[in-house]
Amino acid sequence: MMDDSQTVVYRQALNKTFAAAFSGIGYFFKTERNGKIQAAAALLAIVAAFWLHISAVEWILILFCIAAVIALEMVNTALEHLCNHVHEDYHPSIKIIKDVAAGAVLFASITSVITGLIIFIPKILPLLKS
Ligand SMILES: Nc1ncnc2c1ncn2[C@@H]1O[C@H](COP(=O)(O)OP(=O)(O)OP(=O)(O)O)[C@@H](O)[C@H]1O
Repeated sequence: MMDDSQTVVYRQALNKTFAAAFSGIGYFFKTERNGKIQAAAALLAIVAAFWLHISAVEWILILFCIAAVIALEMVNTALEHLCNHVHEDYHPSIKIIKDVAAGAVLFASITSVITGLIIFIPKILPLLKS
């Protein structure tokens, strides 16, 4: 069992962890061009999802795709900063790290676009015909 002073210390540590994480999220969306583009794309997908009344399972898939792309782009950004900090000059290992991290974002983005097309196209086509 934790006593009162331990609970306060635990709460303070938890608040610091959340503050740091929110600061990272804020930094990403304020300063990173790709973060802004992905936030706009996510917003567009959410508006389309409301407009086209997608099902609960389709919502989960869309939200999962949005989370995957944005979370991977955030990790990519963190790795880019780390690489630039530890080694400013060209290095073959830095190239591999940056290329693989960028590839992860591209992989998730392509899968997300395909998922979006599978969900949205059958709902948009009847609207165009009517
Ligand atoms: N120090 C380095 N050593 C080796 N290759 C590098 C180095 N810096 C960049 N590169 C190569 O250049 C590519 C682009 O790197 P950069 O850091 O400019 O990222 P970026 O793709 O412009 O990122 P973003 O557009 O997300 O800011 C990398 O994927 C890598 O192939």
